Amino acid sequence: MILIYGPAGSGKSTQGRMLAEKMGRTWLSAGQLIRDSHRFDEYTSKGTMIPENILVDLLWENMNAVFKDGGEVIFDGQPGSVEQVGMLEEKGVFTHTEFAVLLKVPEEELLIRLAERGREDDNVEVWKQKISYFEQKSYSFLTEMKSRGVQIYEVDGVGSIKEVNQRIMELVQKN
Ligand SMILES: Nc1ncnc2c1ncn2[C@@H]1O[C@H](COP(=O)(O)OP(=O)(O)O)[C@@H](O)[C@H]1O
Repeated sequence: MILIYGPAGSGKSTQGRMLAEKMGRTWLSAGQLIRDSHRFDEYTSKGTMIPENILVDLLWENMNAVFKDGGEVIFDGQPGSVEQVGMLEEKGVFTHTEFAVLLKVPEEELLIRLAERGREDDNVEVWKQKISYFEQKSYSFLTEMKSRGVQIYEVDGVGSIKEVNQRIMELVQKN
């Protein structure tokens, strides 16, 4: 499994979907799973964080269903707490992980992209909260992952969708 992380608007879903298609894998997006399950609507509408143990269960359920079928996964999501890394490891997520990608995009560019996307649950206050949460949490989350043996590559997320995809494909070929 390849994990793709980045703040809201960094292109995780765009890149995840494209990579899955190119590699013949199943694309799983934490954001999409959360929205589809409706279990977390109360949290997402306010932009507050959802209970991570329930989230990790939901993620693992969906990943494991693919693995049991002999499939492979491209996953995209946002970093959570340091404790979430322990929860993911306990489920066995990292034994299935090849490497992780962190998409780097400056805040000004994120806000432009999100304004253009205009998804139903998008609003400026929620985005700003998400971006600031990301800045606070991503470093410790990813450092904790690294300490548990997950290789993390920073990828420049600015440029055309195709250019960013090529940067990720180079990592796939190297690994
Ligand atoms: N490289 C890119 N350049 C410009 N816009 C992009 C790029 N990648 C994605 N987008 C657009 O930015 C918005 C957010 O992308 P999305 O994949 O939904 O991000 P995330 O899943 O990280 O929230 C979408 O409207 C998408 O079409």
